[in-house]
Amino acid sequence: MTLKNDLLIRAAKGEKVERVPVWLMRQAGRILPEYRKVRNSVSGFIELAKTPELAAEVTIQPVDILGVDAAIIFSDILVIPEAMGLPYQMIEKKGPWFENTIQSASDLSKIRIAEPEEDLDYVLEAIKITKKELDSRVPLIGFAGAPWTIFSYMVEGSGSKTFSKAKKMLYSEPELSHQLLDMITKSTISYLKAQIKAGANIVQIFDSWAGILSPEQYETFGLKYISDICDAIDEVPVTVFAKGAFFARQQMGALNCETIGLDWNMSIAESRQLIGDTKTLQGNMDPCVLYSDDKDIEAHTIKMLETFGGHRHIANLGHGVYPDIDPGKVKVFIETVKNWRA
Ligand SMILES: Cc1c2[nH]c(c1CCC(=O)O)Cc1[nH]c(c(CCC(=O)O)c1C)Cc1[nH]c(c(CCC(=O)O)c1C)Cc1[nH]c(c(C)c1CCC(=O)O)C2
Repeated sequence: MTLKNDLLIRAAKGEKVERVPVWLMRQAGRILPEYRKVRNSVSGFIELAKTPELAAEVTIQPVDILGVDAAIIFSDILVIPEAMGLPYQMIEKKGPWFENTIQSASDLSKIRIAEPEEDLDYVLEAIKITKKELDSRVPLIGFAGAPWTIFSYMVEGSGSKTFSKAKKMLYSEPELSHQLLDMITKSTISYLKAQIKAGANIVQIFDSWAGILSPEQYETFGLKYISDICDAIDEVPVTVFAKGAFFARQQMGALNCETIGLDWNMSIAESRQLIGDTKTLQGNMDPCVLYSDDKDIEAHTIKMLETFGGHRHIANLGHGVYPDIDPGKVKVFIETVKNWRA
């Protein structure tokens, strides 16, 4: 089935587009009252994510309500630790929590490489239903966490300001760390391939905690595994978003991927220079601009679009949209992008 709106895919591949495509990281499940309604009909996030019909419904809501140029499948990066043998809970107002974590070789021996067709069949089913209901209106984005970010949660057992337990393991037990990262990488590659087989048109790797590593650690424990994933995926375009990894932009330019996500700390011109002309750049407006009035949102959005220049650009925020942002403000951002021409 050919896509009716394939702007995102063409922009990712560096082909000519009539206008810049736009979507928002975390567009599903954060800001829409329509989402809250569905979410309140079940026990919580995990039940929602594991009910494919409902996951498909909330995946499509931003396409219908906000008018974005892509849907992103409603799930979480933490489904991989669960599929490997570490189940999680989402605690209201606190975030993810794991009862068991990885601290030693003995812990590592108790987990396995995920088998997506078995362990993550609910995500694959949600993708299939979403594709059917989207009816090729826009592309569907599949995703996974980057190995380092997943490792952080598996070692730490919850969110953290510093992720110092996870970093400690990199310094004190490099070999064990590599073994775990390798298992996560293998799980992630088969998971992304399964998402593509089920219908994902493009995939994004989220390295949310990239920015807390030193450049040397990031090269050894972060980028290496992202690079392995990029090399393994050749079916669809790949986007790498490494939050805070300003120090690694030049190396990211050499990854076997189509698009690099920028956060709002990264200067657009400098990023283009460091990454080179062979990648599409995605981003990167500060999510907090969306707390401003409409006129200022428009001005900031246009300035961002002009700086990227309208070619090899996918408009987005520099990180996920915050939960208390008014959907009306998000619409101003989206409409401004859609009305702008280079
Ligand atoms: C680090 C990370 C996580 N999850 C994710 C990341 C990477 C992106 C980033 O850096 O923000 C990615 C993610 N999580 C979720 C999606 C679905 C699609 C989308 O909305 O874009 C995506 C793409 C759903 C979710 N993931 C989560 C919810 C809220 C759960 C609930 O309803 O209680 C949703 C809809 C929970 C979650 N999941 C995670 C945390 C820290 C939390 C708690 C804080 C929060 O709400 O974001 C881990």
